Amino acid sequence: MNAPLRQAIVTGSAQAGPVVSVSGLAKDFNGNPVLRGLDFAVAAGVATALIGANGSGKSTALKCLIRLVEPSAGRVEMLGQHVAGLGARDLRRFRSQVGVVWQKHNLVPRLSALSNVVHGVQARMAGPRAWFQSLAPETVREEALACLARVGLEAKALQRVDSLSGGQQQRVAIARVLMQRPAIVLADEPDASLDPQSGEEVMRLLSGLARQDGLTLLFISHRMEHTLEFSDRILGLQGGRIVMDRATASTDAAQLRRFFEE
Ligand SMILES: Nc1ncnc2c1ncn2[C@@H]1O[C@H](COP(=O)(O)OP(=O)(O)OP(=O)(O)O)[C@@H](O)[C@H]1O
Repeated sequence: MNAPLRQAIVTGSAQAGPVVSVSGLAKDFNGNPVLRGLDFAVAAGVATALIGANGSGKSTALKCLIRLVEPSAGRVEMLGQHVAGLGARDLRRFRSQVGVVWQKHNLVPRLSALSNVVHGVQARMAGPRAWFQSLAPETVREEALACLARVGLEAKALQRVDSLSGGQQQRVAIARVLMQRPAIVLADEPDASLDPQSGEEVMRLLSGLARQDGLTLLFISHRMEHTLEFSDRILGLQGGRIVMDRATASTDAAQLRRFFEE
């Protein structure tokens, strides 16, 4: 994407409407408020970092977007849908457009990398043909192999996932997300359980692929250098409220430090 267009999107002056629009989002657990009314919108193609101290509500906010956690109040519109109003089947269809990369990857350890990536097709295809690469149609296997190639793991396609390194496993998880052909990718500290070098490689890969494909990326980060390097925009959460919302280009390390020091 060219720089002026990216900047226009970041500042909200581009034509495209938001892919995520959140207003008054609140969540309490057993009467304890965790999110106290979040308002933000994310435009298509923008990489947004969600930052904040431990317990500030980052994961809860991410999960509320796709109703893995049910919000207590507020409105979430995503990909043109009012998420709270979706019935079970529409919610499944909606979630299939949202790729999620977790801190722990949720792969099936005893299956091959390729079978795990084939699973990403489940939104389009049900049953055993979406479960085992050997039963999947050739076109699906080819697409899964291409996704593995994009994360640099084509040569490991038939290797069991539990024989791969942590960084390689996270790359398989990213390939599975690509297989979903998502419109938006949410990532909850995808680098957190990796050593610094593998963590950086994973973040670089994820952000590069999102850019190449024009995907909207919303990621939680605990590393200031990743926040500055891989985001276009930064949302800072404190005590369940957004207290900072800035384009990354106009943010300096001093402004960010308090979110990482607490
Ligand atoms: N299912 C739950 N039931 C009760 N309390 C919860 C639940 N999930 C989260 N919380 C609480 O909500 C608060 C925010 O948690 P959350 O995981 O969203 O924070 P976070 O900013 O992602 O933290 P971290 O950086 O440590 O991952 C915490 O106090 C946590 O204990």
